[in-house]
Amino acid sequence: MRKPFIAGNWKMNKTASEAVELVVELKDKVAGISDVEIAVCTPAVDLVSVQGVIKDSNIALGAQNMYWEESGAFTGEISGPMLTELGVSYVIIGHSERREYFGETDEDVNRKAKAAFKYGLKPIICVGETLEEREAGKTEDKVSGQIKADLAGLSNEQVAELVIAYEPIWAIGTGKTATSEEANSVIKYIRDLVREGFGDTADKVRIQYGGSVKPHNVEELMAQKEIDGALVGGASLDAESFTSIVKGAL
Ligand SMILES: O=C[C@H](O)COP(=O)(O)O
Repeated sequence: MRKPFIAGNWKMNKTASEAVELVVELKDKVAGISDVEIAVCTPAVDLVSVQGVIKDSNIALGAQNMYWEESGAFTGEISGPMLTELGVSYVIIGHSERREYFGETDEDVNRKAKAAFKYGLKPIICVGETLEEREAGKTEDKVSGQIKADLAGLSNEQVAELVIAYEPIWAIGTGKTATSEEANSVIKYIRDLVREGFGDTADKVRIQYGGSVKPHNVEELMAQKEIDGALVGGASLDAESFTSIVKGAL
């Protein structure tokens, strides 16, 4: 049985003091919830202050990116050991915004995923198609290429710990959600792909949906057999709405 997992991706929002304000409220609102795993993936500069509030709570800490090298002359980058030492558990890798605006390739995603595991972090690997690809009937081709390349060379034990977020790019921040059936069907396809490469470990991988998840649509999404949680952008920036989403996954 896979435990539902709701993660907030704050993207480039919240200064350190705003971040503390948000998690103080959130921690109180979600206290006592143990049947849903909860994480907040904050900007790197907020990790320390947020961890100060949520350590010893039921909210896990996540980062939004990392570099694959351990240390060295890589100006502006953040390494796995830097995150681990701060108590970070999860790291989003290959978000479509990183792929689109910062030129991340599947090869980069694969290297980062391997580095995440090496340093004790669990990657949340993001995949998904553009509107043009969906309209051209290429959703499965796109996602299949990403999954195969992003997971190449991982062990079964690593894959069992992995989280995948299926985020159709056309649904991110647009208010357009894939219907729950559409999301479920692509997520089932992703699980079958993982099964091809890693056998029954596929039953352990949690696959989230992301793209305009809100309090009003989370229950319908979570009612689908294959959807194990959500990667939430905009609605994670407010404690009330993020809590409603967490509760909708119970
Ligand atoms: O990582 C989160 C996704 O990009 C979804 O963002 P959104 O909930 O604002 O559409």
